[in-house]
Amino acid sequence: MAYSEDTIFALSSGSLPSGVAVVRVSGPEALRVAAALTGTEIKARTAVLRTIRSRNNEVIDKGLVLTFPGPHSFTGENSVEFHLHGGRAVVYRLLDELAAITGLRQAEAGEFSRRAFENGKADLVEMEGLADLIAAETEMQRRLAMEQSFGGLSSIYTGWADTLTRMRALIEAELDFADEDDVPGSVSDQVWKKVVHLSDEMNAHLRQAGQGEIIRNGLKVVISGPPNAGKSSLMNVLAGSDLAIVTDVAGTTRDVLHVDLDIGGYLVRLYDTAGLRETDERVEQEGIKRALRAAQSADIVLYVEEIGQGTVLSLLDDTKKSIRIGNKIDLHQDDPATADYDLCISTVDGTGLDTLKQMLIGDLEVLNQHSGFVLPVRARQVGHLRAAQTCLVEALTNDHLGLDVRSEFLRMAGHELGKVTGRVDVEQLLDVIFSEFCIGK
Ligand SMILES: Nc1nc2c(ncn2[C@@H]2O[C@H](COP(=O)(O)OP(=O)(O)OP(=O)(O)O)[C@@H](O)[C@H]2O)c(=O)[nH]1
Ligand SMILES: [K+]
Ligand SMILES: [Mg+2]
Repeated sequence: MAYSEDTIFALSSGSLPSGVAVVRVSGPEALRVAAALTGTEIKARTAVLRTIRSRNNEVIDKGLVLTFPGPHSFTGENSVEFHLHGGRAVVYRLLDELAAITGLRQAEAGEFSRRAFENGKADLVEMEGLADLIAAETEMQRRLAMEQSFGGLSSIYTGWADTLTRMRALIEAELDFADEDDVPGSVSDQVWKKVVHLSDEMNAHLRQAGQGEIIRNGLKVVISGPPNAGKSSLMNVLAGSDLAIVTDVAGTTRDVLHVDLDIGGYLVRLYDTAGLRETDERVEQEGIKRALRAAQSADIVLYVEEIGQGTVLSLLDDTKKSIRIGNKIDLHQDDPATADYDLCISTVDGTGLDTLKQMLIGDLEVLNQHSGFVLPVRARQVGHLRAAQTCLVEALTNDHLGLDVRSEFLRMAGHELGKVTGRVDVEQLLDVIFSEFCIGK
């Protein structure tokens, strides 16, 4: 492909300065570049310490050089890594040198990964997982990304696509040899039983899409409730930092405040909002409008009141998943109103805060035990999976139609699954299977 005629290079490690910086080169010229800059041939896949020189023999740096002849490299092409001292001037000196060599150019964003995909080193799901792995900030994001990037998720989708192909092969056989005695009539019964099973499995998988999204993008938690309930105090104590202004003046918070937390390895995106009440004060009115909007877009609302001091719960959209919290338990130990709440806490002495954290991530933890982290994550993946599932339902429910039509729905489902991984080579597989099927016939 014309695309890979260029040899590309880029700084692949993080921002400078750093202890070590890795400059990666990939493409047809890569091995020649390594030899030219080090003045030696370099043994494949072996770290060797070399003086790296410009073409007019100035020393650029001394560092490790590794070569990976294709296809045994990340991109599948000939590749080289230069491990330099991570100073800005050092790295830019090498990058300038590389840019000056004919046939070499700076890589575009994602170009190494794109080449890896095009050379069959990884499929789209694995590539998306790799991007997520690099972006992962919490333990659960990391685990989710690993299932994608190391092929766990892909193997499910390719397994499903293979099953569909096999089912179609059986249907084809039944159609072709319907008049003969040696293909049992029950073949298509077996096929539809399998397809029902597959459809159920896909449904169960799709039901977890929301959870995958929450782990990846964070659980949006909005603190709401009347003024002076201690909402900002709760935000501060959960964040372990004095982010929000806390005073005993009702109506202290106006703007929506936000902090990202790592709770039990999950990303929780926490928002503090203005206290809800009737008011003529224009700035406060605007704050309350924003507070209600934030609550509407939450995954979970932490509805906070001071125990027994009146409620504004009716102002909130009650279809929302919420945890009703009674705050200032330190002042209201024996108040019978404590029974009105899902949980009583004190932001002053810390009562109930661990329980609250457990409640927040409780649903996600349950999920995690059932299915590990093999979850659909991105809207792109979910879209194709839903389309595939719809095709299966069409094939199953239209049993008044001919086998050929129903088989076509199975083909379309397989095609959608192929789009998830970017490997739409189902047809080829069908050829193979079907030719095997006919041997000895
Ligand atoms: N005793 C006690 N006081 C608390 C507790 N939590 C908050 N407070 C106090 O309650 C008052 C109001 O706290 P804030 O955190 O500002 O309340 P808020 O809900 O954010 O108030 P607005 O932003 O005005 O809506 C402050 O004086 C806090 O010190 C608690 O658990 N116990
Ligand atoms: K306040
Ligand atoms: Mg506040």
